[in-house]
Amino acid sequence: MAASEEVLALKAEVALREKELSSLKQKLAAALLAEQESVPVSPLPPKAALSREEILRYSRQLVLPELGVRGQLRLATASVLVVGCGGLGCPLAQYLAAAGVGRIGLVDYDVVEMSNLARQVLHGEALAGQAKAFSAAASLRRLNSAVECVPYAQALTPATALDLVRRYDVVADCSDNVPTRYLVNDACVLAGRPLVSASALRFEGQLTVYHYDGGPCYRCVFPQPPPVETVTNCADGGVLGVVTGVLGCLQALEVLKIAARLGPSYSGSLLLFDALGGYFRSIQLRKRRPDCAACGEQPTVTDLQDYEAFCGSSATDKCRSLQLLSPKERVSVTDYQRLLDSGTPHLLLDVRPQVEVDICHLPHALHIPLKHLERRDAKGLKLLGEAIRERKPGTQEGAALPVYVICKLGNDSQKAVKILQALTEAHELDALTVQDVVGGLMAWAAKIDETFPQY
Ligand SMILES: Nc1ncnc2c1ncn2[C@@H]1O[C@H](COP(=O)(O)OP(=O)(O)OP(=O)(O)O)[C@@H](O)[C@H]1O
Repeated sequence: MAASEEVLALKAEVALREKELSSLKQKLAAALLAEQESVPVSPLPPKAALSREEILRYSRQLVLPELGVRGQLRLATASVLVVGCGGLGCPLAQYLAAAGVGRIGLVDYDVVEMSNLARQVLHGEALAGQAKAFSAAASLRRLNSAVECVPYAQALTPATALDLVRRYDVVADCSDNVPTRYLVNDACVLAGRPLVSASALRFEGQLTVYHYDGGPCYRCVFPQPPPVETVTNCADGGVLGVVTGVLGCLQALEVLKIAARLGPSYSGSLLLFDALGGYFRSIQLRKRRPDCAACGEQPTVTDLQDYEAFCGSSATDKCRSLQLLSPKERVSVTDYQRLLDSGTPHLLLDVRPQVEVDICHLPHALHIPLKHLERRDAKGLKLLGEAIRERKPGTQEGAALPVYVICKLGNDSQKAVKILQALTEAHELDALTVQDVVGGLMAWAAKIDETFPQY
């Protein structure tokens, strides 16, 4: 066969197999959905003895006097609701299943993405695009078929939270946003369930147990949500997978101790983990507030509320989109590409941190990180001034050079536009018109150049 014929034949074969794979994936999704219908609601029956298989399987933990057969039987009849099957939820659920917890509920509205795999260890490449709750349940069943895994491929919302939380003995918050944290807390207080909560970002993590045996709840410690702009998620700030792994395992430990009635270690105190420094420390949390809106003497939270409105942020949006500029101050990636193709003189300013520029960048962009602009860094401003003068069209005095600011997602670029506008008004920069590129480089990768890396 000539070379081009072989290529054509291979291409046809690939297309055929891709079609088959896509139909298989659809079948899998349907089968997984059907499974979700069979959600158990009845409490787990009491268990009087361990089987021969169970004795062998759990033998290494059974011989621990603190746990013993009695503790193992308690685990076998315990149920745990895991909110979020991501970086924390995966290792947590894995150890709960391995240890023989009777029933594990897995709530997550999201699907598996390639960028999850470096830390969300229950999901594999083959299940990219599938619901995380199903992927996690399938993985746990492979690990321990005796454990009942109940996937809920949906968001935990004020409409569903209380009913779901009431079906389980212990709740683990493995979510990644503030509205969900308040929602889970209030549902646990209303349902009378202990809540094991953790978070991880960059090289750091935190863990505590709320609402356990008269201890404080999340609202006792944080009566008011933090300002939206101070909250960073893993997509923006980054995280090392093993850090979520450590925190998820510690969460599992607290859950297991509660379920086996050994008592948790971190009710009323907060464990802090610094992975770069290589140390743990713990701090005392404030006691339960008598005036707490959720668990206080006269609670005002008697029903679940609109937590997104309360926190001013979304519980399910992956990318927080700020709206700091008017539509006139923004261009779409498509319009920017048109301008680029037309050869119009302009300056593209990339304001991402250096570490992200090292991952990928547009070669014609000038790079000055937002942080440098925020602190009016002299070197950065000089560089910018020179670049503007260099690119200015013609020699016309006072002519404004169009400057387009870009970042990863289109939030930092808006902040940078505000700073450049202020600098122009203060005559610290030559005349320029400045706009940001909506959606940033990730929109560029999605709509303009599919070879551009997404991260
Ligand atoms: N209200 C909610 N209901 C159900 N699942 C939730 C809710 N809020 C957050 N989650 C889930 O909690 C998990 C948090 O895990 P993590 O932050 O590691 O994952 P991620 O959001 O996929 O990460 P990345 O930010 O890197 O994309 C996510 O899978 C998210 O879908």
